[in-house]
Order: sequence, then structure tokens, then C-alpha cells
Amino acid sequence: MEQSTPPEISPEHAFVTTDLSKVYGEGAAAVHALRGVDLEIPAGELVVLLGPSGSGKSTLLNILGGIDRASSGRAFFKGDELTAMNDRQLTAYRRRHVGFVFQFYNLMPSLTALENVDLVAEIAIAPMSSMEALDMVGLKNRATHFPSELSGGEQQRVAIARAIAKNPTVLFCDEPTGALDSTTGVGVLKALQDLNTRLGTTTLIITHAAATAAMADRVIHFADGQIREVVKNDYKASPDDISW
Ligand SMILES: Nc1ncnc2c1ncn2[C@@H]1O[C@H](COP(=O)(O)OP(=O)(O)OP(=O)(O)O)[C@@H](O)[C@H]1O
Repeated sequence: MEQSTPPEISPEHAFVTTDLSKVYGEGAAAVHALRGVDLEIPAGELVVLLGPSGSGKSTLLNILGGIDRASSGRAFFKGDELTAMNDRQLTAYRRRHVGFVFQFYNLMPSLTALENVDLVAEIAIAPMSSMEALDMVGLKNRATHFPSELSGGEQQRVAIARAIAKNPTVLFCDEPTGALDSTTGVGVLKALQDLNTRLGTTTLIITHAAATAAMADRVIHFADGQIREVVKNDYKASPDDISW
């Protein structure tokens, strides 16, 4: 049988993409969201994706997260080809390996913080306890509070606890601080950096806050559906030390 994994893909890579492209729509209405993206993301890194609105960041995240499909090119997760998976395989990949955090927290208003985290922990394969997940984001003492009793930053930290409770291999964050003021945003970024260090979860963060780049291992600059530059940081700043 033909070997489907290119030899350059090693287990140290969480993701590798080759010539990855995505076109939405057809003909004159076609939008080229990704135009031949070649990317390597080492496992365990905290990666920040920067770029103008519409440059393709969310499209890349959604393809790597198994919630959208590429039009051409290939994407691999630890040697498994995402772009060759059927719907059932992609669902299994998401369920087993992927945590998502979005700009709006999407918490159930009628459930407490702990119950919101429980929702995901209950269907995960190897979850940590919901209380442990809340503890990791500094909210153990707010477990019985409802979302309406929590600040925006606290609600986002509950959403992060919900995403990490399933012990994901990769955590995708699309504008996690987009709805927060800068002080509150720092608390959320600190929680993400802390989790990355403690759990070793490969973490991809899309943000418009360019200063956030200083807290990453690697910064990917996007423009017009392509990677313009990849910068590897020698030193990772604490979100506390980033000026906004
Ligand atoms: N479902 C869709 N149908 C048609 N076009 C789409 C769809 N999703 C995204 N696009 C287009 O693809 C391009 C890339 O969008 P994408 O959301 O990936 O950009 P982005 O860099 O994440 O932007 P932002 O920072 O504003 O979230 C944009 O031109 C967008 O309008």
C-alpha cells in the first residue's frame, strides 16, 4: 500500500500542512481563503496567529480543528492525514484530541460553572475532573456560580476549563480575548500560557492584539491567505509584562 505520510513528518510535529488551500464558493464569487499554506507546528508549543481581518486565520484553525475541509493540499495531525479523513473519522479526531475556545463563551446560562464544565467532561474519553479543570483556571471557588454572576474574563476562563477538561491534545482559541478589556484579557492569556506550560497542550491562539505575540513560542503572520512570516521567540514574556 502507498505510504500516505510524507517522510518529513515526525511525531514531534502536532501539525504539518503542505500547499493547503481553501476556496469558498465558485466562479466570480469564489473567495480564496487559503492559498497554499506550508506550515509546521511542533507539539507542545504555544502559537499565536496574527493577520488582518479576512486573511484566513480562522479558516486554517477550522481545518486543523476538523470542523472545515480544505479544497486542496494536505494537513496532518501527528502523522495522521486530516485531509484524507471521512466525517466519522474527523468527528472522532475532534472528540478525542481537540478543545475549542471562541470569542463568545457560549456557556449555558441555567447551569453553574461546574455544570458547564461537566457537560463536556461527561462525553470525553479521558477527562480530568471538572473541579480540577476549574482549579487550573483559578475558579475553583466560583464553581457554584452561574454565568450571570461571573465577569466576562471569568466566563471565558470557565469556557477554557470546559475545553481543557477533556484533556485535549490541542487547544484552538479563536479571539479568546476579543470581547474583553485588556486587563481582563491578560488574566485569560495567563490561564492559557499556564495551561500550556503545565499540560503541554499544543495551543493555537488567533488574536488581533499584536502584543500577544510576545507570550508565544512561535508567531505566524498571515496575509491574504498565505503565511508571510514565522517568528520563533527565544524568550516567552508573561502576559503581565505585555504592554497593550
Ligand atoms: N463560509 C464562508 N463562505 C464564504 N466565504 C467565507 C466563509 N468563511 C470565510 N470566508 C471568507 O474567507 C476569507 C478568510 O476568512 P477567515 O475567517 O478565515 O479570516 P480571518 O483572518 O480569521 O478574519 P477575522 O480576523 O476577521 O476573523 C474571508 O474573505 C472570508 O470572508
